Order: sequence, then structure tokens, then C-alpha cells
Amino acid sequence: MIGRLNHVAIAVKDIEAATRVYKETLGATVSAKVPQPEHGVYTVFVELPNTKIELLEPLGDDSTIQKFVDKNPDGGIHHVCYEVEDIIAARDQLVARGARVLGGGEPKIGAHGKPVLFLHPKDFCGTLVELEQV
Ligand SMILES: CC[C@H](C(=O)O)C(=O)SCCNC(=O)CCNC(=O)[C@H](O)C(C)(C)COP(=O)(O)OP(=O)(O)OC[C@H]1O[C@@H](n2cnc3c(N)ncnc32)[C@H](O)[C@@H]1OP(=O)(O)O
Ligand SMILES: [Co+2]
Repeated sequence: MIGRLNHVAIAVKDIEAATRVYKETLGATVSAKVPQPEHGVYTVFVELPNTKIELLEPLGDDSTIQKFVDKNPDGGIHHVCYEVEDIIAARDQLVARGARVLGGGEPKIGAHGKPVLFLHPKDFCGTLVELEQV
């Protein structure tokens, strides 16, 4: 079912500071900061040869990641994103296997303009899992 690792997300209070760390300290190529209001985050993507780092900062008063950032003031790994060929088929298989799909189960359009879903961290080794259809 799951394929390539599309990205690893790091949630922070200050995405500009985090972007400087990746650009200036680690010498990586970084994207512009993009507001994603339907997801309650700002994103910056760090391009790596084999995957991406997604930097996240809360956007708006009721951001989904606000509690995580409050609990992790220095920042922290927020989720991993795996690629799938058919997100609906993957969702239905996962539900049949007892996994909890978040957000009511219907895919949203993610940062790359592709359908994404999230799976409950408690079902996946304490790790929030995102699926992105490619
Ligand atoms: C632009 C889109 C972009 C993309 O790549 O396309 C994105 O990735 S958008 C990313 C932001 N969106 C989401 O994260 C959507 C899915 N997330 C959720 O639905 C919630 O964050 C949820 C349900 C994972 C947690 O909600 P909340 O923080 O309000 O609940 P709790 O604090 O009560 O947490 C419940 C339980 O889960 C543990 N938890 C929470 N977040 C994480 C996490 N990121 N990784 C691991 N575990 C997490 C939390 O500690 C609680 O555990 P407990 O033992 O009860 O303390
Ligand atoms: Co993501």
C-alpha cells in the first residue's frame, strides 16, 4: 500500500527561523513560505535529494498544530507522509484493518495539490501519518 516517503514534517513556532536553520546552517534549498488556510498552517518545503522536509507553523486561531507547538516549544517532528497510488482504496483498506482515518475520512487537497488523508498517531506507533496520492 504505502510507497515512497514524500516528506517528514517539523512543526515550529517560527517558520522563518526554522527556514534560516535549514538554508544557512544546513545549506539546503528552501521554498517560499506558503499560507495553507484550509489546513491551518504555513508551509516551507526543504528540498532534499531523496525526500522533503515540510516546515509547519500554525496559521489562524484554531490551527490543528497549535497544541503540538505549545507542547513542543522548540519544535518537533509532527508527521510523516507516505505516497499511495489510490488514496480512496488505501483509506478503505485501512478502515477495514481497523485504522482511524482523521478529518471525517474524506481527502483534502494538500500542499502539493494532491489529495491527502491523515491517520491517527495512536494506531501507527505514536506517529501521525499522512497519505498523499501521487
Ligand atoms: C498543507 C497540508 C500539509 C501537507 O503536507 O499537505 C500538511 O501536512 S497539514 C498538517 C496539519 N494537519 C494535520 O495535522 C491534520 C491531522 N491532525 C489532526 O487531526 C490532529 O492534529 C490530531 C488528531 C492528530 C491531534 O489533535 P489534537 O492535538 O487536538 O489532540 P490531542 O492533543 O488530544 O492529541 C491526541 C493524542 O495524540 C497525540 N498527538 C497529537 N498530535 C500528534 C502528533 N503530531 N504526533 C504524535 N502524536 C500526536 C497527543 O499527544 C495525544 O496523545 P496522549 O497520549 O492522549 O497525550
Ligand atoms: Co504534510
